[in-house]
Amino acid sequence: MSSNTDFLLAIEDLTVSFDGFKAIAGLSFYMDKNELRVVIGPNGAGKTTLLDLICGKTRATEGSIKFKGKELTRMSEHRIVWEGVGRKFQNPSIYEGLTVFDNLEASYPRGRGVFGALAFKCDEEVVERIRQVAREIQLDDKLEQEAGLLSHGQKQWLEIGMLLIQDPELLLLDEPVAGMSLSERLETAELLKTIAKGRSVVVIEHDMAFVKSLGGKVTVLHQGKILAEGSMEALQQDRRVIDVYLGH
Ligand SMILES: Nc1ncnc2c1ncn2[C@@H]1O[C@H](COP(=O)(O)OP(=O)(O)OP(=O)(O)O)[C@@H](O)[C@H]1O
Repeated sequence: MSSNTDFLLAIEDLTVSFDGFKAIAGLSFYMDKNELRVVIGPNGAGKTTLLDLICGKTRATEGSIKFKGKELTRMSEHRIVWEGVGRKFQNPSIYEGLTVFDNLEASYPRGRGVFGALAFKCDEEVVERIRQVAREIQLDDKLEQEAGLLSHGQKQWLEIGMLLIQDPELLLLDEPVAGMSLSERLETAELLKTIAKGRSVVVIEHDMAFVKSLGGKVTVLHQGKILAEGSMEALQQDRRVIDVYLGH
């Protein structure tokens, strides 16, 4: 058997109980480097809880989460970010009153210590990095615009950009296209495919057309466990997946 350090992320026998109710129930889940993975499943299946466990927002009752071979279950949320895990929640949390540039600048990783933070200057290197990320999220012509004036989709991209600027190796995205127009969804699918060329991405999603357009491996969660895994095309033929989710 290969060691689980071969995976970027190796989750084994993970369980979390809320007053005796197991939202995640003995789940094992593995991801490779530069993999784009979508997690689907019915309401209450445990998808958001899984992301909460990976980023340290919720603590596991049992089991292990190894990221690049390091155990995350006892690490602080801050440390997990520092190790290279970025998390985007459902609602964008950008600074509406600041410009796009200032939002990205505020997320640029500063010196690790107090002195690093004090000595921080918005120099050429930072500006170049901000421009690079802005191009990736297609907001390079909006750098001086107030973030509050962006469309809903653009706000979601800005928040993704605020994570990208920290250069995470694993990006966790909870329903990134909720509330987006069709054209914004198509653009987001392209954006996520590009992002996943240099890092791994986990996307929770309910929009099956969007999931299909991403094209990666899909994991189906049900009652805190993995029900099935594979391509969306294969899962659409899977009786168990149709019964608990796709057929509804
Ligand atoms: N902090 C908590 N305390 C108690 N129960 C919780 C807590 N967090 C989640 N749960 C329960 O765990 C179950 C899984 O919730 P979770 O939000 O992870 O599901 P989900 O698959 O993301 O669903 P949805 O698609 O509706 O977002 C639900 O029954 C939920 O009520």
